[in-house]
Amino acid sequence: MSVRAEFDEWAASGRDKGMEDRHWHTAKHALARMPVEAGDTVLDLGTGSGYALRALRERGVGRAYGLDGSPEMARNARSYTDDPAVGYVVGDFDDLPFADDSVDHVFSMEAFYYAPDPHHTLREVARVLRPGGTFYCAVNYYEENVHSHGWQDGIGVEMTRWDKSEYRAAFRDAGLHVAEQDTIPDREVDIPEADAFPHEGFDTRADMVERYRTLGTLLTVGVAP
Ligand SMILES: C[S@@+](CC[C@H](N)C(=O)[O-])C[C@H]1O[C@@H](n2cnc3c(N)ncnc32)[C@H](O)[C@@H]1O
Repeated sequence: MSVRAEFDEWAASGRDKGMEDRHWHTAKHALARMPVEAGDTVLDLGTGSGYALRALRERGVGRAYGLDGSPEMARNARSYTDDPAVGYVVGDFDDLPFADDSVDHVFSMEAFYYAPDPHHTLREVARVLRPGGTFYCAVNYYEENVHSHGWQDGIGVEMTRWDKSEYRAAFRDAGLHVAEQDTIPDREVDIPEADAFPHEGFDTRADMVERYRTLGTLLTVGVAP
């Protein structure tokens, strides 16, 4: 299934807002670490509802672009803001529609692993970033998160599951320095008492605690030389 077919359906059924609510628990911590300055140009890869850019605008960034392969996601994102400095564009991770050295910082939450060729996408990110620019890449689907391994079965788009060291190596292969790698726990998701399980696909409370409170979101930060 194409990205467009899969995620247009998610957008039409309101899952863009559901993702925003859930992803915000850890995305906000990744966003808070980004060294954005007033007037910077930022890009959000796989923007979904576009919440990351609305948050970064509150910190004074100049231009904010959200790229998404799903026209319906981009249409929804546009409808959530009337800020003229924020633009949502339809495009693919394979071919970023930005000039070389034109973007100060790139963010991506729960989207990078859908790239058809993630190594090529990293080279694209390195190409569009200005020297000293950063890529904050956050994912919940990664090898060490054993609770994510079944996710591919429920989705029609091919997903890449790297471990932490594969992320670091791929960033370096693309010419980015790895400034930081960390996991961000989700301390906000509601985890019910043990007798409520199975719950949300978890057999036991311990599994859900491990998934959210211990493993959380993997953040890899690259810096363009
Ligand atoms: C799981 S959603 C995450 C959305 C948002 N970043 C969030 O945190 O809620 C992944 C998004 O990436 C987009 N996407 C997936 N593959 C893509 C590709 N190859 N090119 C552009 N966008 C893509 C999807 O359309 C979808 O909106």
